[in-house]
Amino acid sequence: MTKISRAALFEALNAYTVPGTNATLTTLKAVKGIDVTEGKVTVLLQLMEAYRDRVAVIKEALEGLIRQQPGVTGVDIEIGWEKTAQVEFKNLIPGIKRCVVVGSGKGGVGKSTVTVNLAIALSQLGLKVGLLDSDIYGPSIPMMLGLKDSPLGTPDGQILPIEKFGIKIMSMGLLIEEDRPVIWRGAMLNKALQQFLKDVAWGDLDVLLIDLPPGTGDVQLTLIQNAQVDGAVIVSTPQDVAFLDAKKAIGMFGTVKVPVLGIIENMSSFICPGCGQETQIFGHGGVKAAAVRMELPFLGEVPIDLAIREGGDSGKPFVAEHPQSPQTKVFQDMADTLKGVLKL
Ligand SMILES: Nc1ncnc2c1ncn2[C@@H]1O[C@H](COP(=O)(O)OP(=O)(O)OP(=O)(O)O)[C@@H](O)[C@H]1O
Repeated sequence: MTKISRAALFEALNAYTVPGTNATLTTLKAVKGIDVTEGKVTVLLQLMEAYRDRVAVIKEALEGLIRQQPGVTGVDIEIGWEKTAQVEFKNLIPGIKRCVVVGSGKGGVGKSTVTVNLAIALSQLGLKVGLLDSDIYGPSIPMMLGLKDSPLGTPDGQILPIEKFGIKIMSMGLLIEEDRPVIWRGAMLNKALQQFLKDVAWGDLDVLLIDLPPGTGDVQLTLIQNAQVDGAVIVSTPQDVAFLDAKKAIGMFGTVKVPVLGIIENMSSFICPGCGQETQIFGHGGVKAAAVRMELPFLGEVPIDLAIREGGDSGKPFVAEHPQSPQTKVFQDMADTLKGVLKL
């Protein structure tokens, strides 16, 4: 008798994407157990109530996947239903018309660089823009915007965001000492973040961009659950590994029902400032192709540019310093698209 491989079954099931979402069974941690008794495979799944409407399709697809494994003679799929209401959503930052989170699956892809320049491009369209840096472990926004002073408080105990380059900015980096690593964990971290969201006096804003820490962990989920997020923008480099991580972020947003408003390819290609020749250092176009495959909107490609890096390092963001350059046009076009999508 052929021995059925449980590992192969796990792999096949986990890769399955729930119809109508970008979430695989891995992202949902849905496969709770697999039992193989002779040729009969029993799978125990835990799915959210919200997916009950497509149970027949899911069962049929999974049964098909299982039957592809050699030696399978029978299949039984048992599903436990999880109430989505377990996740409580609150809005701790009222008074803001639209809230957009900017995420990436992986660090160092230029998420903060893109967020800063996009925020300034949005303000150049006449919008009132706020930028919240929620990366408590490595806040880089204060450096990118040349912010040095601690923010001021209001008489009723709130913190005033700092205004520069036409936008309002707040970062954990402005509140914690530079050489003191943050060591909050679990419940303490959750509380600190919620307090942070509540404490900033943003005033009236058309749009708040939240620069999320890289990855798909607790901080990201806490933020999403405590602000009324209208959508997410995802930044990735063209490398395959970076995009695989971006897919995890897309899955996470799918699970918490935050629509992906657009994907941005950063460090897309390098245009030599001397000869004008274009070089594809990390490849090019892969993110757009993947976005098309996943039926997600693609926002644009930002080239690798020495001046963009220098702008970040010197606290003078590129879009503010070079309003007429072609690279700025890339950010302005993305801002224009976002403005339309957000109906602002
Ligand atoms: N398009 C670009 N051209 C040139 N340099 C870039 C570009 N985008 C980002 N960089 C540089 O890459 C480095 C990483 O960028 P950044 O800090 O924005 O990434 P990140 O994804 O926010 O990282 P982390 O998530 O770890 O905070 C910085 O030195 C930045 O100046």
